[in-house]
Amino acid sequence: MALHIVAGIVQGVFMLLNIEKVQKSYPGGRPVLRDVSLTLDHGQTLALTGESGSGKSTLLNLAAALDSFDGGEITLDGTALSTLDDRGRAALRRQSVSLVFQQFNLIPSLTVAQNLSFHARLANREDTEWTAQLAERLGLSDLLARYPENLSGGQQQRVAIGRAMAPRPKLLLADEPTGNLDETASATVLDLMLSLVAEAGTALLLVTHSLDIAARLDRRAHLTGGHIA
Ligand SMILES: Nc1ncnc2c1ncn2[C@@H]1O[C@H](COP(=O)(O)OP(=O)(O)OP(=O)(O)O)[C@@H](O)[C@H]1O
Repeated sequence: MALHIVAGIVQGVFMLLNIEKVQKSYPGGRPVLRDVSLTLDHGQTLALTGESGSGKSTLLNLAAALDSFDGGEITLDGTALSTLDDRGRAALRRQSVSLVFQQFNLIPSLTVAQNLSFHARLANREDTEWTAQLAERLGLSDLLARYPENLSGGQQQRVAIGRAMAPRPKLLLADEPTGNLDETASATVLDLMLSLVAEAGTALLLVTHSLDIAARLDRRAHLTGGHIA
């Protein structure tokens, strides 16, 4: 018992993300997550696979402190999410987490340059040198004055990755980030994302249907029947 508690504390404190026996149902629905446990260490990359509807996006949203869960606990960067109210969750997100989605979700009224620095500014963590490096690395230097509607899908996703990495988050959560891209753009985006998280020491939890993509990450977890297989 004592050993179990010590192990739990050690995991809770030192693991960046500790998901323990989490349960989640939506109103009127069957349980989506029945008993999900998963840990992610600082700087580690983990691919989350599973059938359509198995709850991958649900789990990602919980890890991002975007939604509440019914049982179990999620500890992110040393903070138990069940103890936070909406404001606390928003503050923790700003401080530690960035998200990248399949639908790039850029702000249409802002230029590429403004989109790139938007989250870092909100988090009060703007580092103009790092943002310029990101633009360069992501091949966006010549596109900074453009608006998202004038970019290809691959370019938009590169902006979204730059925006996500600009605050140097501890955790990057990516939900099918290459799902809307052709093979070439997809390979470029994945390569860039993996090299940037490695450089920044950011941990990555990436939802994907692709076993090839999953094979590129440090670890793999498969969600099925409300559990991690
Ligand atoms: N906001 C919601 N309200 C009610 N049910 C929801 C909601 N979001 C998701 N669900 C349901 O929860 C289940 C899991 O959905 P989720 O999007 O997490 O799965 P997924 O594994 O990410 O699927 P996909 O691979 O198709 O994106 C599905 O049955 C879905 O219909």
